[in-house]
Amino acid sequence: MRVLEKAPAKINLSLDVLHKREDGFHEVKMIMTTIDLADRVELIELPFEEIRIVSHNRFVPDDQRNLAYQAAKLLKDRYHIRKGISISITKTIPVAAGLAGGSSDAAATLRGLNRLWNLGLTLDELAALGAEIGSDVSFCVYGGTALATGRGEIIHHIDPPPHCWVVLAKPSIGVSTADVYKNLNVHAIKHPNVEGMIEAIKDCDYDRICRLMGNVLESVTLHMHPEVANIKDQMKRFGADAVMMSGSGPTVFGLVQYESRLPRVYNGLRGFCDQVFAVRMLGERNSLD
Ligand SMILES: C[C@](O)(CO)[C@H](O)COP(=O)(O)OP(=O)(O)OC[C@H]1O[C@@H](n2ccc(N)nc2=O)[C@H](O)[C@@H]1O
Ligand SMILES: Nc1ncnc2c1ncn2[C@@H]1O[C@H](COP(=O)(O)OP(=O)(O)OP(=O)(O)O)[C@@H](O)[C@H]1O
Repeated sequence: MRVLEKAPAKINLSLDVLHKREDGFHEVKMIMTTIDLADRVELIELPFEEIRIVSHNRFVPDDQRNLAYQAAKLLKDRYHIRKGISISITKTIPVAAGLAGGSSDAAATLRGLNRLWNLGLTLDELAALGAEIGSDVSFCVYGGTALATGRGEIIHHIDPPPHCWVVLAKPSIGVSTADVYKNLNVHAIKHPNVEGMIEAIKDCDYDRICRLMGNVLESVTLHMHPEVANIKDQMKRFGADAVMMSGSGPTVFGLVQYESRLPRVYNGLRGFCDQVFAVRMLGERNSLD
């Protein structure tokens, strides 16, 4: 038996940090949405008890460090599954990019194994398991658009934003999420208007969404990697309506409302970055079938 799952990337339209918690994590308030840039996760039963990761990307670990491996291990242990599984990951999402690639692979593995092993778990149950793997995994289990609170694992679904294009540019550096949070000065944060963003999305007000975008981690990563600021400037210059870094970076995304404006932004960025994508937002949430 084999099962295929799509594992889409996320962007953060708004990312606020409220304070640092006793457990070392940061209390966040952020709007996340999935985009049509996805890895492919293929799950194939093995005749012996082993979790095997197959990936041809040299930046992706093929052992217990892989978040998809951790997802399979968690389900196997929790539900006493005595079966082996091969997890084949075809990466399209850049690695260590602020796009939750690894988290989405883990979420896809949870959804796929739920089907393959007939576990009968709901998306809510899978999202709760996902939170044990990483803060972004719960959102990735559902996909769609959501307000995420807590350390990112408490998900409140909201309406999808109006259709638009997203241009992504990833400079050839990887960023450690832990380092970015560590270097954030929580006492000097200029908080974005997350509630306003929820209202703007609800009203399908594209211009207001563009105006209200904000990410408090941006200044930290920009300070560590000034080339990210340069990519932001170029993306604005080539005509994106609004430009921001996603998550802890270093990927920069720009929103473009009209398809006719897309080639200029996309082609302009290709001169600066190896990895440039033009995709649509994915409004729909995942279902279990
Ligand atoms: C930047 C975002 O991607 C925005 O969506 C997330 O907040 C990060 O989510 P993630 O990569 O799944 O993060 P995790 O794997 O849970 O944590 C990685 C590290 O980031 C830091 N971390 C993460 C989430 C959070 N709310 N506070 C934190 O301080 C912690 O040092 C943690 O050890
Ligand atoms: N399935 C996976 N795909 C990519 N990287 C993975 C995977 N599993 C574990 N990793 C490890 O996780 C690190 C971060 O990769 P990932 O692509 O998930 O980062 P990210 O997009 O910045 O995540 P986030 O936005 O959730 O902070 C990589 O350097 C890699 O070593």
